[in-house]
Amino acid sequence: MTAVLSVASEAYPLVKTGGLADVVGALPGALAPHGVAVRTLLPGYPSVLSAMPDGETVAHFDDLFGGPAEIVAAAPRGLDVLAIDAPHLFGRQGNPYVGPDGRDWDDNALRFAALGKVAAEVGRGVAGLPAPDIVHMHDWQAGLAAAYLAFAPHPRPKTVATIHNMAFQGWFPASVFGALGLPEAAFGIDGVEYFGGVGYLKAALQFADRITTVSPSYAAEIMEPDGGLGLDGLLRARADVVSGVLNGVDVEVWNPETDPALASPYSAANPGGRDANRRALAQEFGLDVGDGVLFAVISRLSSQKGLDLLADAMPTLLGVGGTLALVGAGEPWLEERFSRLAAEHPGRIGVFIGYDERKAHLVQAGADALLVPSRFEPCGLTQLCALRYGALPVVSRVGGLADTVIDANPAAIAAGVATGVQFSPTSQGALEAALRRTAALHADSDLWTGIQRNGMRSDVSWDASARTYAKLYAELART
Ligand SMILES: Nc1ncnc2c1ncn2[C@@H]1O[C@H](COP(=O)(O)OP(=O)(O)O[C@H]2O[C@H](CO)[C@@H](O)[C@H](O)[C@H]2O)[C@@H](O)[C@H]1O
Repeated sequence: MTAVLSVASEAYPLVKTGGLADVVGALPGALAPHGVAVRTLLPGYPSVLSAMPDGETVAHFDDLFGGPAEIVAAAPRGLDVLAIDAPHLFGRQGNPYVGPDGRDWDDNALRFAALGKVAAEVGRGVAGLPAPDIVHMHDWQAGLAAAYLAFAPHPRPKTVATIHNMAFQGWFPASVFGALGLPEAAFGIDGVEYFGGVGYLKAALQFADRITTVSPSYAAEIMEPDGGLGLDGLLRARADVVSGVLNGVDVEVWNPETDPALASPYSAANPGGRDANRRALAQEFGLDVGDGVLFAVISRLSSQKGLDLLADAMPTLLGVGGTLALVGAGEPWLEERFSRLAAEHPGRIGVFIGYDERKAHLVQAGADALLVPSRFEPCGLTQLCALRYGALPVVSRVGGLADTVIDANPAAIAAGVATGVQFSPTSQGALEAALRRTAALHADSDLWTGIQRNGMRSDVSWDASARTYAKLYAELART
């Protein structure tokens, strides 16, 4: 059995702002059959602690960056969780990163230094807990653990850093360095220093024994300046320890045969059951759907996701007889843009601004096609859910989207392996061409159902990737 301490700022279903939480929440269950026992260390946000009423205090810190803290252990919702109960750092309602004014909390440097520091302490077994073989850090919020461990006395566990999104790097001004409790020698180009300040993701990539990201294509993209956003040089220098491991989805949560959010269950063998979901979706979003393509979006509304291009391409989507159902929340200018479009095109565009799991499931079950026009996409989870639910993914050919969808080009159609539509580059023109191509495919119902069936039969589970992580951990633990 390999023991892993997984360190992250989010884990579904306890706290979630994006796909990071889905992955951190699903990996422990996926890894258990492969001989890996995962404990997950999380900040004790109110939503985390309230899910652990029977939590046991297993360690205490007199002063964790400005106040006392405890580590609380419990097994909420099937996860083996250690939560850092530090009210001065994490006892705030709402979003984990930003205050009610929408701005980052002033003390984020200290809040996530605390997560890294406690991870390092637990990792070395000094907090009175059994030391794991591996500390697995997810994204910048956990990154400083690698620096604390690098400067700690031996023995120390091996470390893995996973990049879920290179656009969030956890950069803070140099003035925070003094408060971190790292030795002076750590503030250098071979340490945590990054563009004159402190880089938490940089620290992870500098010191981790292995670096992974969530698709092979994204692993290649982040070694180039456009994708690496300042960290590409470091990644190229460490290319021998970098790899891409695709995400999966929890196929119990995403199962159209048992999903309670659906109007009608269905399966790959009986996709006709989707019709009732299409009608329910149309009704819920106020859409007059005819024979045209019912397109959908389920997404954080951010420029990463390329949805401004979709807003610009709406005349084409409507022109090919399409309708659109969108579930999303995020940047106000995009929320306003889509709300306005819906108001201008009643019956053709239906928009729900907010976060709603039930709607996300119903949309996947009822839509004909799911649009993911991302500018970059480390892996992407919604296109995996779409494949499983029989909504054809229409995606830009970047990152994990390139790795998980097989474009319905003539060769793939002839070979009977197409699962969706890809386009490149991520531009309005290429997206519009993809919308036209999708409508043409849809008009040929035998062809369409064949592509749909291929997608529904493709393996989007964690199985293969869990094996890959288990192998990576076992190799590291042996060295
Ligand atoms: N309004 C809404 N209502 C309900 N559900 C909503 C929603 N908006 C989004 N979701 C859900 O949130 C998740 C989003 O995950 P993604 O992987 O697609 O993107 P994200 O960019 O957050 O994740 C980052 O991390 C993940 C994990 O590694 C990478 O796959 C990805 O490429 C990277 O950008 C999905 O489960 C989706 O269904």
